[in-house]
Amino acid sequence: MHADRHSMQLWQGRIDPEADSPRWHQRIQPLSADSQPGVALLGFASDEGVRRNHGRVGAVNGPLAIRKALANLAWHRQGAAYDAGDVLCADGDLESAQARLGHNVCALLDAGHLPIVLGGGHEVAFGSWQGIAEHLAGCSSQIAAPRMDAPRIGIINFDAHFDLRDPAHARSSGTPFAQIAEQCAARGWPFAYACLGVSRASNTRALFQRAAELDVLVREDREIREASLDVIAQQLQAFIAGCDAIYLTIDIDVLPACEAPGVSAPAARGVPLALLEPLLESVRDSGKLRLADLAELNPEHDIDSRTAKVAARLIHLLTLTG
Ligand SMILES: N=CN[C@@H](CCC(=O)O)C(=O)O
Ligand SMILES: [Mn+2]
Ligand SMILES: [Mn+2]
Repeated sequence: MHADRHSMQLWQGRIDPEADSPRWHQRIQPLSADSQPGVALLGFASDEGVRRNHGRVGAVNGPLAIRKALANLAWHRQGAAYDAGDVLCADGDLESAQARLGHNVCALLDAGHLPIVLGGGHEVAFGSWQGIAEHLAGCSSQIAAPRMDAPRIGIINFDAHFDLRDPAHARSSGTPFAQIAEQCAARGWPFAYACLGVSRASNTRALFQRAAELDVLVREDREIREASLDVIAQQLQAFIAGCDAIYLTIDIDVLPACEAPGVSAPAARGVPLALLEPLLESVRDSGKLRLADLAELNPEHDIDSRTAKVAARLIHLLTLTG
């Protein structure tokens, strides 16, 4: 069940001579069975879902690129952070990789960590969700998990795309939230999904229709403006208030192509980082965030590691208060 461990040697960066100047590469530790609760980074090295979705592959190397960018960022945390290794997708067997990701995420949650999963294509979401579902259903271990019969797991996705395509055609990076909706229906669990940053130009009428049928909280990219931030943050808080736990998933392609060129499907418009940050802070500070992942970083198409730096900064933001 364990993720593949890699050398901690990749955590390298500047070492400042001044006192009290730590960076991530000087503080992150390998995860061990007796690690105190902290932030746990877990890679999901897969772009099989992107390949099945006819996108530009390369996200398989996302976890490595994010770690390298994060390594040199300044460390401002009080609590611990761990590298929990990578879950690999081998031989195109995405379903088994997602199941392994789920078991690993569940184990991290059972141990009291905040898992942050580093994708990988957005197929990462179906594995991440399996992990929090397994944890909340309390079926994976005897550890004191808060067993719930029908947990209301709020999914907050910042994405230019719904990723609600019909999985009957292919299970891919374009289907994870439809797969989760199917799982919820089969278990009699509520499906609570908010998708922010959606591009009307990049999602068909059928996808908007499916989102409406599933009662998705939708905010389009053009709706997210400086003047609307407070209202949207309030709507998010109302969504969160109705949920037992929050799973946050960030598809880097929600950002404009100039801020995030290294993705499978760059956004012509997008939502700038400066507008995303306050919304992410309100999710982080809600007290219900249990799991986060970052998807779709494709280093092959990055420019000057711009996209990897954005991804690293998002992790920095999500973990700043811990
Ligand atoms: N995860 C990606 N989802 C998008 C990709 C769109 C594209 O490749 O243009 C989708 O399926 O809609
Ligand atoms: Mn997307
Ligand atoms: Mn996506």
